[in-house]
Amino acid sequence: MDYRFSGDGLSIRDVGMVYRRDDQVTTALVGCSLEIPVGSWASLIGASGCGKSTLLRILADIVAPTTGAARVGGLSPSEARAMRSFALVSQQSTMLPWRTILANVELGLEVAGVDKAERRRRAAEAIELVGLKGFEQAFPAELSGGMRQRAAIARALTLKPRFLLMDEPFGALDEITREKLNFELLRILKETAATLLLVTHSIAEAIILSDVVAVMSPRPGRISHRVEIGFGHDRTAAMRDDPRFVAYEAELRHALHGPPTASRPATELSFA
Ligand SMILES: Nc1ncnc2c1ncn2[C@@H]1O[C@H](COP(=O)(O)OP(=O)(O)OP(=O)(O)O)[C@@H](O)[C@H]1O
Repeated sequence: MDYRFSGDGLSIRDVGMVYRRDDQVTTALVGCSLEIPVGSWASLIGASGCGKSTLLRILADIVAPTTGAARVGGLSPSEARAMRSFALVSQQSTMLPWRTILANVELGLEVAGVDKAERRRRAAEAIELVGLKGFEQAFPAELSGGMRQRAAIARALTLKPRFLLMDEPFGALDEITREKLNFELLRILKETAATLLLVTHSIAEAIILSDVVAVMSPRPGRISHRVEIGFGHDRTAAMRDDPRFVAYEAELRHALHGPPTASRPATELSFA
């Protein structure tokens, strides 16, 4: 089928994904479509196993969809990878333990063949952007989990990607560090004008970091709801106290779990 794509953002059209391993067949995604305009921020939320990571991995050219197609900045995922248009940051972003933070952050540039002076300059800039200045010579084991994730984000930013694909980047962090990094990420997104697609299990994180939250139904995953978050791009921690924030939270819980019942008030619902 010929898929005609408009726009230069992230685009998923009618994507289906069937995994086959030995004689086990898993239908992970059916008929998923999503458009994320350039410069906007989107999140994917949904129950465990509904295919969020699979969608991200399709855009990142790690797996190919069984049906449908994806575009990153108007290019196929493999073309976009060759152009280094996107960067992927995941929960367990690996740092090489024998390299300093500076050397780890430089890694992507090194692989891309960027010369040493330019590597140093861009790595130092990214390290400053994520608030790790002063820790250039530290080794990963000497940093906290939050600082290592900042370093992973810095490494992703050195290649100046137009698209940031983030798979639960703060999932392993405590609540306080996580919220702090949410707002640091907002600042970075504004400074770099990157387009974001974030996979998260946290409804609050999705609201804080998104213009639109796409809710996926349980496996086989499809996009069941889209909730537009009307906060604009000037966001502060005070947004959590805004009545609209509470309303978005309720709407997203409802989309995930159905209406609250007397025995399961909305405030006690959680999802994983
Ligand atoms: N490489 C693979 N081979 C076979 N099945 C897979 C593979 N990767 C994912 N799956 C299956 O596809 C479905 C979707 O997985 P995926 O990791 O995309 O979901 P997810 O929503 O990101 O889950 P979680 O929130 O738990 O990370 C799951 O049933 C999973 O077991």
